Amino acid sequence: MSFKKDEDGFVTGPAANQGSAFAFRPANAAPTQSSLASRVGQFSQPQAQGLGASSPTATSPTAGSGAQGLSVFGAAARGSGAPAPMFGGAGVPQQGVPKAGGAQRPPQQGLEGRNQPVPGRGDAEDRNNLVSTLQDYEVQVTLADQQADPNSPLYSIKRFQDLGLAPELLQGLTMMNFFKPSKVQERALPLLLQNPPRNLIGQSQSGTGKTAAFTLTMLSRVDFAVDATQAICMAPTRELARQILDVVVTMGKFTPVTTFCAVPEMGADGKMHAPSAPTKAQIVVGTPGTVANMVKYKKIDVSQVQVFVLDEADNMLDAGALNDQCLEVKNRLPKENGKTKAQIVLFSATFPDEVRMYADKIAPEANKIELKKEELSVANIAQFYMDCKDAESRNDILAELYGILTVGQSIVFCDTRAVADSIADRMRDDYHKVAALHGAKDAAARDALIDSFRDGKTKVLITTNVMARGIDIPQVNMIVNYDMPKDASGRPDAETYLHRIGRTGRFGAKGVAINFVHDLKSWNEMRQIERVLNRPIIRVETDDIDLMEKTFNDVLKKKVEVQSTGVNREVSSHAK
Ligand SMILES: Nc1ncnc2c1ncn2[C@@H]1O[C@H](COP(=O)(O)OP(=O)(O)OP(=O)(O)O)[C@@H](O)[C@H]1O
Repeated sequence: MSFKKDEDGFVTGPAANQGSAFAFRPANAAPTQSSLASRVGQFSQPQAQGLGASSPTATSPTAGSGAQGLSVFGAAARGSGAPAPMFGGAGVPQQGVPKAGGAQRPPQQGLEGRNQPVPGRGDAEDRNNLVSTLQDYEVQVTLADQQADPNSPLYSIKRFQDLGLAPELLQGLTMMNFFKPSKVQERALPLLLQNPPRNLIGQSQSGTGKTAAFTLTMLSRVDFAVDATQAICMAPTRELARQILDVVVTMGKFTPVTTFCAVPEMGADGKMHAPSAPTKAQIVVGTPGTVANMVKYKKIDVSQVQVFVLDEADNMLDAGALNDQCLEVKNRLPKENGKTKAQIVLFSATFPDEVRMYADKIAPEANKIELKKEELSVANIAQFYMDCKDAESRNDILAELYGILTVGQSIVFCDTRAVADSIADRMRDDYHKVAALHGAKDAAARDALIDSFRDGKTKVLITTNVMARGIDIPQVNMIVNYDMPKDASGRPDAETYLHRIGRTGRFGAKGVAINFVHDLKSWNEMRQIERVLNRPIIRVETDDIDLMEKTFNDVLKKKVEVQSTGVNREVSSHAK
């Protein structure tokens, strides 16, 4: 098996795409001109600050309740006649749509702009109308329950107002319907905002809100009066970088922050290049190859950078090219007494031991938030496997599953681009509507594919590991591992497995992961991952479609709890 890297160094071949997704309701407030950086000094003594907007505990349906996890519960409960899901920055002005504050998008300069949303999304209609009040209410109650459970990664005893955030940012959070912090937000934010700033290495399960933690940090540290780059955030793929930029823009809506997305753009020669125009945007989010290029050629001046964030840090520090590019940027940041002056922030859901030690070197003397091995799995993702007769019969089972996969939305992961294409072709032969997204497609096609998926127009996405990390599409309620994930040496890869299945079950929503086992090798791969994560992967019969549907729906509707610890005692027919 040959594992490649895309132009930004993402492992296992397929390259990058773009995207953005988070759910919230619009607000019509104009940006303020205040400098949050001037208040950073206060943050070392977190205390309640008046919000001046609606109360974060105002969870009544009409107050605009939590949209997170919405479609997962909603879709399963509503069936195929469900209203279109709400996501993807509803309320954020999209490309070509005028925005309160009248910001203009500069032509052909990457994705730069003052409070600009990520361009390339053509979904300006207000999807909020499509979501009924009742569904919102149901979801909010569910989330509130989880946030009150001390064993949940969403649990917090604090409010955002207690975490030392500026009023403008609290306003942004309220607009996004973030009513309470999650555990990682509660723990990380006071550490991240303390003065003098300290490095942080933060770990928390997938879908628990790490993005908000580092985004609020960047927004808090920027001095809006200074027209220079002050925060750089890097992520392994183009689509993740764009998603993060979307979060920055949305959370910073009530600030005058300027942002830039440093991802490759199409040149006149028809090839992808780093943006050629320089930027002074206060917050730059991008992929390592492009950011490194722009820094090297002085398109980004790093002399005033205060915060340097690596999202999916274990991946960024593990893979060769990505690591080199991250180091290239980091090594150019200003130093004091031989140490990087900027606050270094590393976040991921996984930190394998070997990367952890290296991370300590990249972010010296860091505060740390770590998970124990047994805490790695997200409890609300139910894991199943299906014994497929042979490799070929996986296609038949996938075709049979189609009806179930399209109740909400699904992502099917496989090893290679060629396999992704062939699965998609087979599904289309059966008149199923699916899209294959991988790095062999050109950028415009990839952008269109991910947008269509985010908008719910495509229900099933066949992809490779390019979509495994960070992508946040709350309405995805099923993940299929057509191939079990493997590392660069071809061994079962529990970390990638966690990231893949973490594309569902976002922020407390229920999700289902289905693993295809078709021979002794794939069975052993799955077993090994099951043992490492110590959560049972339960067998589902493949010859009774109604039973399959019932099993998955019962999980999604929370009628059954399948989670516990340990390893499933059944043995696949392939192992007998
Ligand atoms: N405090 C909050 N209240 C409500 N929703 C939240 C809160 N924090 C984050 N969310 C939502 O939870 C979802 C997951 O957040 P995010 O993408 O930051 O997770 P993550 O921890 O970075 O996951 P991953 O490890 O997969 O990258 C997003 O849709 C986000 O909008």
